[in-house]
Amino acid sequence: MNPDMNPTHIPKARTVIEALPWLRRFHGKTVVIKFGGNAMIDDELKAAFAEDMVSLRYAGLRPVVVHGGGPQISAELDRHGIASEFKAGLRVTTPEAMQVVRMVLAGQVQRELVGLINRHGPFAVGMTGEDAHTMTAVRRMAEVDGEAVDIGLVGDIVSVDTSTIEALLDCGRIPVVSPVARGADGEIYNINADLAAAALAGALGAEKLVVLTDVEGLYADWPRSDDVIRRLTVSELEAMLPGLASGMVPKMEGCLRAVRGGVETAHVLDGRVPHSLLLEVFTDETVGTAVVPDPVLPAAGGAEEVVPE
Ligand SMILES: Nc1ncnc2c1ncn2[C@@H]1O[C@H](COP(=O)(O)OP(=O)(O)O)[C@@H](O)[C@H]1O
Ligand SMILES: CC(=O)N[C@@H](CCC(=O)OP(=O)(O)O)C(=O)O
Repeated sequence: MNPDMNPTHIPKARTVIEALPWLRRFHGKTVVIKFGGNAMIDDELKAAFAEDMVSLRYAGLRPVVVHGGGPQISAELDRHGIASEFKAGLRVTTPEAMQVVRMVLAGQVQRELVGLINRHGPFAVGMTGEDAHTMTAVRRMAEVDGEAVDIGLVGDIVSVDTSTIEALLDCGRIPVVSPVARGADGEIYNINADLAAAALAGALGAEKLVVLTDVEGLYADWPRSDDVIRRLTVSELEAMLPGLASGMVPKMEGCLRAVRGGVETAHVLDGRVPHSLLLEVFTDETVGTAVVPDPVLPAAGGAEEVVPE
């Protein structure tokens, strides 16, 4: 052995080798990462997030970022003397509030993330769902106590044209997408970022959807306990969804839609833990909550049958 060799480098080499099965598995695969406004706690965490995106890109994956910004929007609305109100986890959005939503998401949060990623090279390109008609929305209601309630200019994504994002990925860029979309009626809608990320992940045929938030994962009995549910099948999540509390509703609905839409797994991770995303992607460490498809068992006649776990 070279006597000048630094022995502390050996574990680093081992770390790279241990990641080999995951590097092989995910090479060339698209991963959609949703960075929640509540996970953007400080500059260090935002910088660590940018490093993770660039690391994924250098490792041969195709990361697509969808960002949130709920707390940042609420703070700006407050500065304008506009109160924030949420129904079933969705912001009640008046035309006046929509101006602020669009300005904060596309003009502040997205710009900051693009800037942080581009410290490492010419990777990030910011866009919103409006750009090149990438996402088309319809106005949606919120469901409160079984009743549909009007929440203003809030949309749900009904179609995604992936061509612009695919073109960016093909030339090695990292798209950073703000959750704002145009309706077929020409109106501009506020889209919950979890649901925008889920729609994009499904349309892109992504391998994974990863949602970074400010809790360890989905707690079984929130707020009474902090036992994290590690793994949920689609059927199990469907059964839980009506009983979930506000913040988690769009997040878990997004995970459900993504996996139903063909995404292999959807994860809710603690974005306050630096690099938790890399642990999830490149190790067998159990982090956060994973949503997986229902198991498929071969039926007697040879056809496949879906069985709840
Ligand atoms: N079952 C649950 N498990 C974990 N968190 C929950 C649960 N139910 C509600 N929450 C709340 O949801 C919040 C996360 O949602 P949200 O505030 O919208 O985050 P983000 O900005 O990342 O989208 C948590 O901080 C927690 O207060
Ligand atoms: C309709 C709706 O609720 N839109 C969200 C969009 C931002 C978002 O989803 O941000 P987080 O992921 O940080 O919560 C809002 O106005 O707050």
